Amino acid sequence: MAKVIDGKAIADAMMNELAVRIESLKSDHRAPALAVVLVGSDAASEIYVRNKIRRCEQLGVRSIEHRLPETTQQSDLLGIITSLNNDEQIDGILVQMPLPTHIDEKRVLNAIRPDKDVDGFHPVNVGRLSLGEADAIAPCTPQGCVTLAKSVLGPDLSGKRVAIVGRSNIVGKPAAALFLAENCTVQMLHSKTESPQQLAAQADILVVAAGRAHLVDESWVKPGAVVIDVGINRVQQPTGSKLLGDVDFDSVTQVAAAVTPVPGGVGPMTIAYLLHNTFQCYLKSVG
Ligand SMILES: NC(=O)C1=CN([C@@H]2O[C@H](COP(=O)(O)OP(=O)(O)OC[C@H]3O[C@@H](n4cnc5c(N)ncnc54)[C@H](OP(=O)(O)O)[C@@H]3O)[C@@H](O)[C@H]2O)C=CC1
Ligand SMILES: Nc1nc(=O)c2c([nH]1)NC[C@@H]1CN(c3ccc(C(=O)N[C@@H](CCC(=O)O)C(=O)O)cc3)C=[N+]21
Repeated sequence: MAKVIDGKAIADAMMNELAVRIESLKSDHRAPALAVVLVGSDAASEIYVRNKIRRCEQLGVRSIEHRLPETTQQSDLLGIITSLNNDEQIDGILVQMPLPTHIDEKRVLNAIRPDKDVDGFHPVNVGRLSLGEADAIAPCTPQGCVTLAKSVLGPDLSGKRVAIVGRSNIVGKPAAALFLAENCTVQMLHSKTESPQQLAAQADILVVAAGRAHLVDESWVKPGAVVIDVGINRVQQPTGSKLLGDVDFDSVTQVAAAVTPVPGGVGPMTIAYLLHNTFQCYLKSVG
């Protein structure tokens, strides 16, 4: 049976450290502030926003939410981003993805000030990460994946073979950049990949971000591998709705050395790195 990686506990420890640092700056500076913009409703985004608000409260970070209807015009959304950009009291801006189809995601991401882009999705930050520059704001979920892998394998991931299922701009691609920066050998798998199971089964670290409930079973996993499940799929069951990962946990646990659960794995780490990135932006802002 594989070890279950406790993302919740690792995130809690990170947050406790951050809370101490925030508290120590409180007497001399304003509190850090994070703004979230949610257009329409998306199950995974709702969960994210709810947990983000809770963490902000725990840490003494000011949390600002803009919940806009599905029918919001792009120009109105851009107007809100401009006012958040210009507000010197705000350190981080996060616009929930996906956006409704009538809104141009690229225009929106481009509009966020790179130094407030706590998601790390602005082309400037994507470029900095891809160039391996130290001051890049790196996306939260991929940072969480690296930290979870290190919690099992230790701080040096050099030479590890990493397979990533999914090539989205928000998870798969930045995860590849971060594992490459850790000197791993990285392979990307996606919906057009032939025999993905066979390729995945060569990996020491398997990261799954496909958005398909229970896509990955033990046939994808090398014995002794570390499996990181990013998927958040809300499925309806007779007993109510339930969160399922992209990994069939009961199957994979038979062969892997360690697996992240859903919930309680990558999700809490994403929130932890969101607060971490916000704090970094805050430090730059208050000097
Ligand atoms: N826990 C967390 O903190 C977070 C969780 N998530 C969750 O992670 C999942 C992925 O999110 P996101 O990256 O935005 O998803 P996207 O839908 O943007 O991308 C999915 C990717 O998976 C690939 N894919 C789909 N089906 C298969 C398949 N059968 N075999 C191989 N590859 C496949 C797609 O390939 P192609 O490009 O060819 O279409 C695509 O690259 C979702 O469940 C999301 O809710 C997301 C962000 C944070
Ligand atoms: N611009 C943008 N950035 C994102 O990072 C982003 C996004 N848009 N859109 C939606 C996805 C999804 N996502 C989640 C983050 C945390 C949990 C999370 O807290 N999960 C808990 C859930 C526990 C629970 O409350 O049930 C867990 O897995 O344990 C879930 C999902 C971030 N995303």
